[in-house]
Amino acid sequence: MSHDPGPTALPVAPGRRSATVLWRTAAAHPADLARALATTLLSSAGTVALPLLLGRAVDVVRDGEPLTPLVVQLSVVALLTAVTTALARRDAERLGAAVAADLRERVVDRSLRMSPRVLERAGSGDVASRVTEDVELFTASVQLMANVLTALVTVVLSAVGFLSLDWRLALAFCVVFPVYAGSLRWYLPKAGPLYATERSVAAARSQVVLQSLHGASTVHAYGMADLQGDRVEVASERTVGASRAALRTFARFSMSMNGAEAAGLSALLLTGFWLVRGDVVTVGAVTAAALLFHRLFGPLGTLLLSFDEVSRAAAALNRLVGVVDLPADPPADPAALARAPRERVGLVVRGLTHAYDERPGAVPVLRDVDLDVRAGTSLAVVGESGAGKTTLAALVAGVFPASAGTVTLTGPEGTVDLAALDAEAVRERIGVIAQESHVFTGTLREDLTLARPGASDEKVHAALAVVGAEDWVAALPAGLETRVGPGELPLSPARAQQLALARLVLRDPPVVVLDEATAEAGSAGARDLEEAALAVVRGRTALVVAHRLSQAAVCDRIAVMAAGRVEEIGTHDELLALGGRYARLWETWARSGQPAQAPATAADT
Ligand SMILES: Nc1ncnc2c1ncn2[C@@H]1O[C@H](COP(=O)(O)OP(=O)(O)OP(=O)(O)O)[C@@H](O)[C@H]1O
Repeated sequence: MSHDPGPTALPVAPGRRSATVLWRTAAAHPADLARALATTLLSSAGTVALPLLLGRAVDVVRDGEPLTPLVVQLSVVALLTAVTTALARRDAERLGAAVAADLRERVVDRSLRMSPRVLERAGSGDVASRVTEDVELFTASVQLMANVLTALVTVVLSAVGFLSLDWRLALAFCVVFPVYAGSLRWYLPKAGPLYATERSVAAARSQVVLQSLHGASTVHAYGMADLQGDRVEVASERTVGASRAALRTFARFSMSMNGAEAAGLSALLLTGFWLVRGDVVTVGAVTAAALLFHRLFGPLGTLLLSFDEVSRAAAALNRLVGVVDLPADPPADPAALARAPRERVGLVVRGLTHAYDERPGAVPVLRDVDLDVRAGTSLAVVGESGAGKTTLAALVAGVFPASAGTVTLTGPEGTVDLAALDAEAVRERIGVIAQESHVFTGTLREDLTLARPGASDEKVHAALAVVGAEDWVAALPAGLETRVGPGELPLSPARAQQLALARLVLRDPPVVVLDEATAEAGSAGARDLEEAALAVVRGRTALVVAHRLSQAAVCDRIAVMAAGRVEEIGTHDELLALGGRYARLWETWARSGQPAQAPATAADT
């Protein structure tokens, strides 16, 4: 999209596109759709047929013809109409629920697959509100839409009914529309703000009441009961005032609708009177027209009163279709996939530059970074906060593409630019631990085997052993079957990270990118996590963002970053000998009494 990427840069589909998607989604349930359309049509046809038959009855009585056949007809049509109306409601709701469920699934699915770049630009708030509020709003309006559909079909069939009687009667009926349109134009601009005010003053009143209840002891202690009572009273009066204003406006709108109905019925009866006098139509036809019109009050009212809600549901639908229509990430280029190494993968980074802000002139947070990480070796990245370490890690892991530069995977099978691979191919080769490790609600086994569905117990226990989590997992009430995550057994951030590391062991990628795997733990926990991370890194190609220098010191090489550039690179000993930024960092670290690990272990890794 060419416009300025704001915080809500996720697209909103135009109405026509949403209508197409809605229709196609409904058409994907052909049986439900056919049943809903058939029963709606039959029920509306019955609704229109009954007044026409009653009109005929008037003529039959006037002409002194036998009434019995017509009574039988009327009874059958009335019965069928009652049955089909009930069926139509049920079928339309069923279809609506199926369509809403389909859309909900597609929106959630698309959101979960959304590329981090799109998510980054849109802001997670916009995505979350679409997946929750918009989906709920649309789903909640299913019943309303079913009613609107029935009302629409009834209005159209009634128009046909009028025409079948006499075109002049149909014309008289049309008098109602300009009056309706005028009322709507008056009401709609007022309704929105009035209801918004009503909701906001009601929220303010709840706030005051809740405050008074929560702070009851303070209210008593300071004798504030009267004062607080006055506040509640004022807030309540405002709510009553706002509700009255909204109700008054609605009452006027209802009156104007009644006025429209009165005008329409009068026009119809006058025209009918004139036509009967001229012997153009029968009394029965005019009776039928009047009854038909009377039956239309309900459907027309539904259409008018739901205008507001339908437009809100349509706005929600446009936002949902905007998400559904997001272009999918292109699949991996097959030639690139064939060359992509699977084992003993090395990393070559050239000219890597990145700016989160894509507008011209924006200062990049990463500039011209060149790195080589040979297969099976580890590179630590250190530097002050904001130096660009996390950005570098994300780009190397293929979380999102860089503004410029390349990340190449090298190996015996060949070399491949990371950008030519799709998300799945990247995931197979590069495992990532980001700053926050999420524990999903479910059993510990489910949480671990997300990385490798169907992994055997031996494999799971072996992975836990590698990251040193076996003991505490064994001590849990139900071992691997213990339910963990939000709402279940809470796990400390350090344990959550150990689980993330165990997942990585289970997945077993040749390259790992660890970003602050130890940052969340206290110093004792940090050492345990450092050991766990070290165990995961061993034998793999690794990029480790290290906040604790002890973690950097045990890596094969260290890159020191400042202001988006790599300032120094070398082994721990080389960098100390250099006496530059790393040497100063190390000195401060050692002086602060941190239990720095013997750099000699670097060689062992
Ligand atoms: N999503 C983002 N959108 C815009 N700017 C960002 C984003 N993420 C990071 N930045 C900015 O990019 C710069 C580098 O951030 P980055 O997180 O890569 O540094 P870091 O060295 O990992 O810092 P820390 O150690 O604090 O995590 C910072 O100025 C940061 O404010």
